Amino acid sequence: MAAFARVSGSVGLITLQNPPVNALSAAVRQGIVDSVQRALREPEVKCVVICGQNGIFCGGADIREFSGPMSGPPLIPMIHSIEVAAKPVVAAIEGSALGGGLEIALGCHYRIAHSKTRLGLPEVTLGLLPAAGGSQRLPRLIGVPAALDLITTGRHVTAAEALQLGMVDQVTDRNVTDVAVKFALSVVGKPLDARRISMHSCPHSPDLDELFERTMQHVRQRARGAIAPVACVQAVRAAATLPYAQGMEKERELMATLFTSGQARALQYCFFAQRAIGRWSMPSGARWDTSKPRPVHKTAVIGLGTMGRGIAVTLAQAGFPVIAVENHEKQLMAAKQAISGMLERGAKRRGVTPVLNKITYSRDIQSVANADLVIEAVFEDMALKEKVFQQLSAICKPGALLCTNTSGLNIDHLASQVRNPELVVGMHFFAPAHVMKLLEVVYGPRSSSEALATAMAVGKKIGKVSVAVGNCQGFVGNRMLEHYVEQALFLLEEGATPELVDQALEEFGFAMGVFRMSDLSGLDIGWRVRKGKGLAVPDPTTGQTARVQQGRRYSPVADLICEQGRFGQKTGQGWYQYNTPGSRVGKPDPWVHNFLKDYRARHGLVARRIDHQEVLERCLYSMINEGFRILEDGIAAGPEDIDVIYVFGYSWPRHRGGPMFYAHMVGLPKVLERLEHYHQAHPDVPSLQPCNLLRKLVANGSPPIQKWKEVMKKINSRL
Ligand SMILES: CCC/C=C/C(=O)SCCNC(=O)CCNC(=O)[C@H](O)C(C)(C)COP(=O)([O-])OP(=O)([O-])OC[C@H]1O[C@@H](n2cnc3c(N)ncnc32)[C@H](O)[C@@H]1OP(=O)([O-])[O-]
Repeated sequence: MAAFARVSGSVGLITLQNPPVNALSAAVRQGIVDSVQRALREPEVKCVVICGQNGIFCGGADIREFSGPMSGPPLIPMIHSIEVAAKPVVAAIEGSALGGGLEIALGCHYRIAHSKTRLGLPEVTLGLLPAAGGSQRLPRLIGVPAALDLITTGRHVTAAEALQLGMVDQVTDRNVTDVAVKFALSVVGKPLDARRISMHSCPHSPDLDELFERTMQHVRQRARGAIAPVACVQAVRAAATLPYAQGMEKERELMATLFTSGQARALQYCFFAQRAIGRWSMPSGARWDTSKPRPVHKTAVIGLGTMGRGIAVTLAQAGFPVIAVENHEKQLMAAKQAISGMLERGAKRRGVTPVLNKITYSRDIQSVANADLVIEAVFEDMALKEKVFQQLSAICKPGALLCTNTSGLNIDHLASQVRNPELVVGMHFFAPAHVMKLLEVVYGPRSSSEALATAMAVGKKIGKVSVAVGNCQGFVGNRMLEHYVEQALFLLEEGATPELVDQALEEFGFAMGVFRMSDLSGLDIGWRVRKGKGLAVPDPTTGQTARVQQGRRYSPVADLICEQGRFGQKTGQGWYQYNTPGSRVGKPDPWVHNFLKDYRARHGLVARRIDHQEVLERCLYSMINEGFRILEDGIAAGPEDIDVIYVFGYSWPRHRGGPMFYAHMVGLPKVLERLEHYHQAHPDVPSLQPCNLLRKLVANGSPPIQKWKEVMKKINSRL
């Protein structure tokens, strides 16, 4: 709702009240309409101030209302009634003014912001555009180039930047409502037409056509099939070229298309999923709201390879003192230099002082004795990690949290090496650790809820999107990825080329297809893992690598490529060829095509035509099937956890919501039917066999994704 009060004799104060972010629900909109009418009706009221309660102006339209039928007064006429009011209306902005919240402020005649406020039109991140006049008013106020930037990226700006851009009239460190009330009184009686943004025309910018073309090209490239950024450019173009009323009509048309699109549903699902993962629970029943994190003051990182360096930088940038340990002098010196460079570059980008003194370097593992949290990031080798954990157990102070950055080794086994296994958890960062947002926090059967709560709290403090997951081979992300990669290799055996597979995946929205991606990260990494698992082994009798391993179909194609020393970009050859080692632009490689031809001939395989649909179905559905198994096993608490992991750690296109949301959009019966079809064709590939939970969900009428947990609970309670 919105409260109305008369203050300082003649100021009508309208306060938006809808905790926690004063979102514009139907009740709030009704409250604003009623309050504005009252303010205009009462002769004692000479001017109006609009503010929000609890230190936040407004977080925008109530996103929860988008999934149902709309009721209550619409935003556009409401904002119009503010703009045409004959009494001056001032927005007193603090906390956040986002989306519809900023659009209300743009309808006001003046805007005063607290210095700590953030403002923006983030609708594009929800698959929408600022369709309450924002796409038409903002360019008129701050010019087309700046408005295009803000509207197509959804980026939030600080109050200082907003002032510089001309979005607000004043910034204050004092109580913003008090300042706005005084200001409103000072402008009573002044003409208002010049303050009504819709009456302006867009400030003239040179080369507008070229700017729109360039921006359109840029957003198409960046958005990879997302439609909202494209619509945002079109809406701003309408503001620049059409009178306000026609621009509003264009804004309405574009919004109508976006509003009902699957992409908007996917992006809004992501918004809530990202928040839902913070409410974690463990199979023991321990939960986020009943488990207390331990205090963490000092941290330590063991092993300063690529991952360790990135982790140390992340911790230091978040304000933690870090003891960085590497036992080889040369490596330590190299790491120190690299870390300092990363901190300096990061600080320059953010306009702050680099926190070089937060990190203490040491060759001696004993120096971590006082740390409250230690993250082990040594080479991915169980024997080595066992030794580190045994040492840590003897050295660290009681109660210290011992974490491993393993990307798939057994956390429980590592926990068995220490005195207090309940204090061991996985903190699986993604490379580069100081850039990638995702953190899988892995609890083992013996991890305490306090340990998990502590790792989740640290994850939040260092700015990571942290997802709590159970312990299993590959955890959630890599466990699913294995099936995706496996299908891609099988498709090569059956007739596809790396570029065909990649093209299908890139058209779907991935920034890089599976082969381009493995060329970038290095083929040797997976090869080493497969050798460790006993998969990549040549047959001693024929010298050939077998196509069946451990009782199921196995493709040795990637191993054979590695045997040629083709490790991807770093060697100048992998699935593609590169002009020079280290070059990033790969071309299709006739050597690979011939190799695949020979390989098929050697194994009696007949190439067939494979289309994009089959690539997507085989690669994505097998991975989704594994996602259902993960849910069945209780490794992830819900589909949101899996989807957030894929969006933030594996470049899954956000406008497709994540793999589990995608399955829900495609329809579970269809996913089941296609998996059955492919499993029949490839009975030696267990990952194509539809899992129980998927069958159960379909048998239960394929409930919407928000209700899957109910079916999961039923299955688990019967176990
Ligand atoms: C014609 C249409 C034109 C207009 C379109 C729009 O305006 S589109 C909208 C454009 N606006 C945006 O895109 C802004 C979206 N919001 C944000 O960016 C941030 O919430 C924040 C910066 C406002 C506050 O950050 P913070 O870290 O302090 O807090 P937090 O993020 O943890 O959220 C706390 C709780 O509030 C909930 N909730 C939040 N916003 C909304 C909402 N609009 N609605 C409903 N709920 C919302 C959130 O789910 C969470 O609930 P939970 O999990 O506790 O049940």
